[in-house]
This record gives sequence, structure tokens and C-alpha cells, in this order.
Amino acid sequence: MTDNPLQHLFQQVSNCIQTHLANFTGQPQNPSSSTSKNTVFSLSPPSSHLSSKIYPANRDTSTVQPKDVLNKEKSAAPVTKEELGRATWTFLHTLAAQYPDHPTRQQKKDVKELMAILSRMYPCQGCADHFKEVLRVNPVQVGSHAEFSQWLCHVHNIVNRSLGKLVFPCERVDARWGKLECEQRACDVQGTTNLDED
Ligand SMILES: Cc1cc2nc3c(=O)[nH]c(=O)nc-3n(C[C@H](O)[C@H](O)[C@H](O)COP(=O)(O)OP(=O)(O)OC[C@H]3O[C@@H](n4cnc5c(N)ncnc54)[C@H](O)[C@@H]3O)c2cc1C
Repeated sequence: MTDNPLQHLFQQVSNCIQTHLANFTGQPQNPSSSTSKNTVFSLSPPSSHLSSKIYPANRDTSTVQPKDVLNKEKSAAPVTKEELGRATWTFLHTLAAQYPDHPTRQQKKDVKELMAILSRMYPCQGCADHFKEVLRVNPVQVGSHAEFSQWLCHVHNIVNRSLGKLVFPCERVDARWGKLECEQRACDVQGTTNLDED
């Protein structure tokens, strides 16, 4: 304990410098304290528990052999027109299955835009051109879940017919493409309760 005010001031300045130095170097200011605030901003890698969730399990890329590279290329074969078609129809019919009975104005606008974009951007030019013509003759119907899913079934059948495939019975479309399976209906898409919205 000292009564000298200058010495007291010097001690405060000294403490302050030590604190800043400790933050800068990452060393705890007080080794006995494990909760020093500089640990919060640690730049060290995440713990193994966290890193196993974020990064692939410790892969040593220095051991990758040319054979592995060849196998990888093999498994990344280009997607076929059929696979692309099936994936897209799955997306579209699931969208229709989730589409609300009373969609909002925005939802109706979005579906129309999506179909228009699909007819321009579908990554198979011939299919896109054909679908554009299908849309021109069969404008999208987005008034309700029933309307949209039946319309989609209808245009899918037009594509089916053009490819010599079987026509799907549209009365069975809800049985084939039910709502997305999701715990506690957490994936359900909400429509509007304002029935004046048209
Ligand atoms: C917008 C669009 C345009 C396409 N245009 C062409 C094209 O011009 N030329 C081309 O070669 N390919 C085109 N395709 C791909 C083609 O439609 C098929 O996806 C592909 O040939 C694979 O057919 P698939 O027999 O496996 O069944 P898909 O036709 O892909 O159908 C997938 C599943 O949907 C169900 N399904 C079938 N019909 C209906 C229906 N009407 N309603 C509800 N469910 C149904 C059946 O369970 C079927 O197994 C297009 C795809 C899309 C999405």
C-alpha cells in the first residue's frame, strides 16, 4: 500500500499495458484464470467435436492416388436428359403438392414466373423450346392447389405423349405426389386466409 499518487497512477498504466499486450499475444494475462477474455477471440482451429461437423473427416489429400482421381471422375458422370427430367418433375409435382388451397397473390405470381423461367432456362434447349409452346397453349393455372396440380399433370402428359410415353391418370396425382413428409408438418407452405386476395 502506498500513499504516493504518482506511484498509484504508474501502477494503473502498467496494468493497462499488460492487459493489452496479453490480448495481442494471446497469452492469458493471469495464468490462473482459464476464462480470460482473450480466449473468446482465439484463432486456433475449432475443437475436434466441432470440426467433424464442419469439415470432412480428416482427409489427407497428399495420399490421393491417380486411380482415386479416375474413380472420382467416373462417379461424376454427366446427368442424362432423363435424369434431369425426372428430378425436375419431382420438384414441380412436389411444389404442386405443397401449394396451398388458398395461395397468396405473391405465390401465384411466383409460380407463373417460375414456369416462364423454366421454359427459357431449362438446361435442355429442345425441351425448353417445346415446353414454351406447351405453356403458350396451356396457360399456367395457379388459383389453388387442386388447379395447379391438375394443370401440371396435364402438361406433363402433353410431354409424355410427345415422347410416346404412357399418359398418367390425373385423378391419382395427389396419391402419387403427396405432401412432403416432414416432422410435425414443419414443411407445409402457408397460403392466405384473406379470401379477397385475387
Ligand atoms: C419441363 C420439361 C420438359 C421436358 N421436355 C422434354 C423433351 O422435349 N424431350 C425429352 O426427351 N425429354 C423431355 N423432358 C424429360 C421427360 O419428360 C422425362 O422426364 C424423361 O424422359 C424421363 O421420363 P420417365 O419415364 O422416367 O418419367 P418422367 O416423365 O420423368 O416422370 C417421373 C414420374 O412422374 C410420374 N408421372 C408421369 N407422368 C405424370 C403426370 N402427367 N402427372 C403426374 N405424375 C406423372 C410417374 O410416376 C413417373 O415415374 C422434359 C422434362 C421437363 C421437366
